[in-house]
Amino acid sequence: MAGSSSATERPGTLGAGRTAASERIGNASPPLLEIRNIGKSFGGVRALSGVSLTLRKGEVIGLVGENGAGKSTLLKTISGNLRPDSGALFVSGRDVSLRNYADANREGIFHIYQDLALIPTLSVYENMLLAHEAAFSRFGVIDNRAMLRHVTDLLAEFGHERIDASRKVETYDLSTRQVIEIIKSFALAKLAGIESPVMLLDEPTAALTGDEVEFLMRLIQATRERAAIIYVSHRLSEVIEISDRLYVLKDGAMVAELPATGLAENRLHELMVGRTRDEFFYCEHKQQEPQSEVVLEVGGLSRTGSFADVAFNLRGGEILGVAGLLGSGKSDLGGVLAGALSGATGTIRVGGTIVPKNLSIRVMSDLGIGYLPPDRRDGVIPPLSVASNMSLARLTRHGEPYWLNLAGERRDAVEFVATLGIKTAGIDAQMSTLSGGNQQKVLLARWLLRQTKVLILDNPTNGVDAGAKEEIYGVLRRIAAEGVGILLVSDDLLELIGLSNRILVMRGGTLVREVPAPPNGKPGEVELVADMV
Ligand SMILES: Nc1ncnc2c1ncn2[C@@H]1O[C@H](COP(=O)(O)OP(=O)(O)OP(=O)(O)O)[C@@H](O)[C@H]1O
Repeated sequence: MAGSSSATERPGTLGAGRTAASERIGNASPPLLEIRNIGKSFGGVRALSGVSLTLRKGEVIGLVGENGAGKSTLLKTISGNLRPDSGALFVSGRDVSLRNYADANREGIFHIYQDLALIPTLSVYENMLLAHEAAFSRFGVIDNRAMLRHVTDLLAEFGHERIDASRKVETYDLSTRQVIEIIKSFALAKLAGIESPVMLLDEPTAALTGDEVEFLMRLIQATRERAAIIYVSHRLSEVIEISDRLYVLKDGAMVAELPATGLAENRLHELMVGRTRDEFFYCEHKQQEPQSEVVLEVGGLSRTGSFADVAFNLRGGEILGVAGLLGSGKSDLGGVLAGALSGATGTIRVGGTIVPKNLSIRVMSDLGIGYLPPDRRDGVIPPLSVASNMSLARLTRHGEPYWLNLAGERRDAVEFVATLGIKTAGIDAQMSTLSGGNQQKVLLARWLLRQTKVLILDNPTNGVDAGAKEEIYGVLRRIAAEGVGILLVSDDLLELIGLSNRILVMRGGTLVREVPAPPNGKPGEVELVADMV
């Protein structure tokens, strides 16, 4: 498995890999973090082999790789959440053995997860100092005021006075919660007497909109001198922009280490995937003409707090894009049409049949509507197998003798694992053992397996690597060619432009424009953005 890439850059061989940050700081002191020859297997699956990496104070290093390459496993090993089978970890030159996450925290290492680990019903300050209240207690009594003061001061130190430390976390949006998570690392490091924390950011922008990404980038820029950061993301342009150096993982082995300055996105893609990107990656080369039959008809659809008076038709074989910023109502529109959100008024017809007032996912899926929600945690059933997770949509279907189809389903599952390049030990492996991106592909396969008339997809390639994106785009084009109507809600404008026949633009809960996107007349990103803001 190891070293299967064509990449020539190897760890340690690149003098040019020294970054501006490390040059500023000099190499006299040992790196803040160094890992040497880390190996980790899960049963027969070799997730990491002989992985080495160094990180200096003031540095941001990007860690990239395809779905299942081992990025999350590596971060979990560095943060004490997994014990490596072999290799060593050094913090400021000291050989340390981390038994758990608390050990890692004491060494100044913090793992900021994709799905943030904050407790929504607790206040900001309680979250930040969770499990460290003892440092603020006298004679066994916790001094909440001292905790509040401590956190308020820290927020001010980072220029985030507007965050009220006494308010519950659930009252803040996702990007503010991310700020809280990052400043929390500094708070806990300070308590442990550590000046510069090591922060592991695992796909921090996966659920953020454009503005929020900008905000996070600014926060990282503002804190980078005081910390050392490992940044994992599938958004290659973003990783190149924010990082000093990049490490590329492929099949559990570190296949390249290179400076980020001047690096072309295509080159990075090639190192990750082992081939250059399809020149038609986002292109409309195989776009179909929609059929004349309308498969979904929406009229005067409104939902308080989400959107108002939305009307459109979707034809068989058509990919209809929906663009809009956070709060535009585009995700809620998808949720309502899939039956996942209640409380809407108006009319919906699926294949000419008027949909009953009380929508539910069950009702809509029986009518032939498939739905991929924006948050994959809403769809994944971790303890069940890959095959069962795929066939779930069939299980819920009325009147189908499920057991009669078992053999066929297993065949289909094997086929989809191959078509979508799903990295798994097999179709009987537990869903929980798959990497995030591969779980997303299983969810997509779930709906492709069913005879759906309409597919509603909300950011279907979130967390999916660039190589797999190409495959998913190919699959979507194929199923559209079979006559399925696809409503594609996405924050990725290039994806929308490349795949869609038409694009609906939503702003502040209203459908403001319909933009035609035929193969020979694609709109530009700028044109869409102008209507979105
Ligand atoms: N608990 C586990 N049990 C079995 N296999 C696992 C477990 N955790 C990870 N793996 C396997 O280890 C490999 C690396 O997975 P990992 O989650 O580290 O990938 P990743 O690079 O983070 O992927 P993604 O970009 O999709 O999140 C995969 O083949 C995965 O299936």
